[in-house]
Amino acid sequence: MALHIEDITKFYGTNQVLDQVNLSMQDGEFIALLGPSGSGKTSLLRIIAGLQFADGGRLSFDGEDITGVDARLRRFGMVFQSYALFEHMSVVDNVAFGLKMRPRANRPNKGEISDRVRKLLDMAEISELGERFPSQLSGGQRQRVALTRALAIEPRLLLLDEPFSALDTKVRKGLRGALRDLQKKVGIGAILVTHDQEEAFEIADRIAIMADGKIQQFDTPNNLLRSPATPFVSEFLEGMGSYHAAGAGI
Ligand SMILES: Nc1ncnc2c1ncn2[C@@H]1O[C@H](COP(=O)(O)OP(=O)(O)OP(=O)(O)O)[C@@H](O)[C@H]1O
Repeated sequence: MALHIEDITKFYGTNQVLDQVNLSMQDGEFIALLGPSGSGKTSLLRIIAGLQFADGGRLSFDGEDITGVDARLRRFGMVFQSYALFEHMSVVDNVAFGLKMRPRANRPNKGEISDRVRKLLDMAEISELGERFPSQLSGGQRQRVALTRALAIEPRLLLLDEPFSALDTKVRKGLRGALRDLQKKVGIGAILVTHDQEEAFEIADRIAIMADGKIQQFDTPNNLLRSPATPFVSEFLEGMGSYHAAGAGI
């Protein structure tokens, strides 16, 4: 079991936003946290990232308790909606940044960094953009670079918070396949926060439906549609039945 989340609870003041959340994901699995606004998706992802700490419960990764471990030491890659690239650096330098910043003892040499960056750009199908600066990229290309940059440090897990929500529908759809392909090629687990049902259903192996700080159901797209566990899930996914019937890959 790669990531194991046990009884995670979080309050902001007296407002409880996560209520004993439990979830376990397998190595290399792609999961989505899907739910309406305010259901606690981002709070849970930030706790997994180590950017915030829970008030109760435990997190472990590959058997190691990481509940109190600093974000930088978790070695998780992150991509957010507003992920800022370094505007004064080329795409190649942006992607190489995390490797160049490593302590000397475990920093690859220049040739190795350059090889790794080229290989990643190739996998993300943005090799031709290597010498460009962020201002010379479209929104979709910027997010591909952000994704590639997050993967360059060889993270143990990839965390994505609405990475495509600022992009228009057509670009978003194109990026879903790219994200999924890249994640499978690299072979690491990923957690995607989204409120876009179609996005979750197209990308994820399993989806955790969240409402009111709780996971209502955690299952494969097919099972969620076939046997919704609660009236909330059934109502929330209303409309996805036709998506299923259209044979949209699930
Ligand atoms: N720093 C904070 N201080 C106080 N309350 C917060 C804070 N961050 C989030 N909240 C509240 O916690 C609840 C859950 O927020 P969270 O961002 O986790 O939900 P979400 O499901 O990701 O929502 P969205 O889809 O709108 O981003 C909301 O009611 C929100 O207003």
